[in-house]
Amino acid sequence: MTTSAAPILITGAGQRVGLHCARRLLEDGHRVIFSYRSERPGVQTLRDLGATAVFADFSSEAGILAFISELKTHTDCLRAIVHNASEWLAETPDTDAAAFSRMFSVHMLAPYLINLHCADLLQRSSPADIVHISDDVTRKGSSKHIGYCASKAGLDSLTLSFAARYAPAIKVNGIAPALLLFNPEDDAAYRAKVLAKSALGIEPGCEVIYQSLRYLLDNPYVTGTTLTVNGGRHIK
Ligand SMILES: NC(=O)C1=CN([C@@H]2O[C@H](COP(=O)(O)OP(=O)(O)OC[C@H]3O[C@@H](n4cnc5c(N)ncnc54)[C@H](OP(=O)(O)O)[C@@H]3O)[C@@H](O)[C@H]2O)C=CC1
Ligand SMILES: Nc1nc2c(c(=O)[nH]1)N=C([C@H](O)[C@@H](O)CO)CN2
Repeated sequence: MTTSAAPILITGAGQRVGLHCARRLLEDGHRVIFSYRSERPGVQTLRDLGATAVFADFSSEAGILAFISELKTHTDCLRAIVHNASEWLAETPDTDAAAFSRMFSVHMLAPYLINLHCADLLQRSSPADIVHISDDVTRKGSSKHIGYCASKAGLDSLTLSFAARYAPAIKVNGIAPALLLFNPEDDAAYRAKVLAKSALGIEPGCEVIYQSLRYLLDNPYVTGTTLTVNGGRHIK
């Protein structure tokens, strides 16, 4: 198995979808650089598989710019950037601006600044891709995750704008999942309620995102597109 030269950057890969996609990219022969915020077992797993771990806290501009500087000490080129890092915060009775600011920062400011400051690394690779992991919920809004949904909708807008700005050298696309993976604290009633929202009614797991990412990386004629991966939630 040959390892392709320019690495792929994936953010928030210490667990769940990001960890799965990072492992699959390594299996497919890519070099991987990934960001993590907390030291989790998955971070060490990826290090042991040869990936490069770079700490990142995307909750502030300073943290984002510090990550970019550290990233550039590890590579001067990138095959792709996958913006996966995310916080899913619901409104609570004492919700203030802090939660909204954190989700704006991780879902919009980090992709915005990383895309602007790392375009030169992508331009040294051909093909080159940016992939934003969004959420199907932006289709209609969310009464319980208002700030989350708004920040993901802003990410969808970044997909369109950066696709226009960077064509033809860099393709820019999104993936908009609905339920992929429950969280451990999700009880049976919640799980049943969420599964009933889609036509296919399954918890698909992480591989459906890697399949979508693979399609975008391999297809030379797709840009400015967001792939819906939602089990048919929109036709239910
Ligand atoms: N899981 C699902 O069912 C769905 C997921 N999605 C989207 O798919 C993607 C992957 O989902 P999932 O794997 O569940 O994501 P997670 O909730 O597991 O978050 C991924 C990682 O993001 C990191 N992260 C969060 N905030 C910050 C920050 N401020 N700075 C740096 N890193 C941060 C976390 O790091 P740390 O571990 O260190 O805290 C975490 O490991 C996300 O973009 C999500 O919004 C969309 C729809 C459904
Ligand atoms: N960063 C995250 N975003 C989202 C998560 C998650 O666990 N982390 N989970 C969901 C839900 O699965 C939702 O799609 C179910 O209705 C959404 N976003």
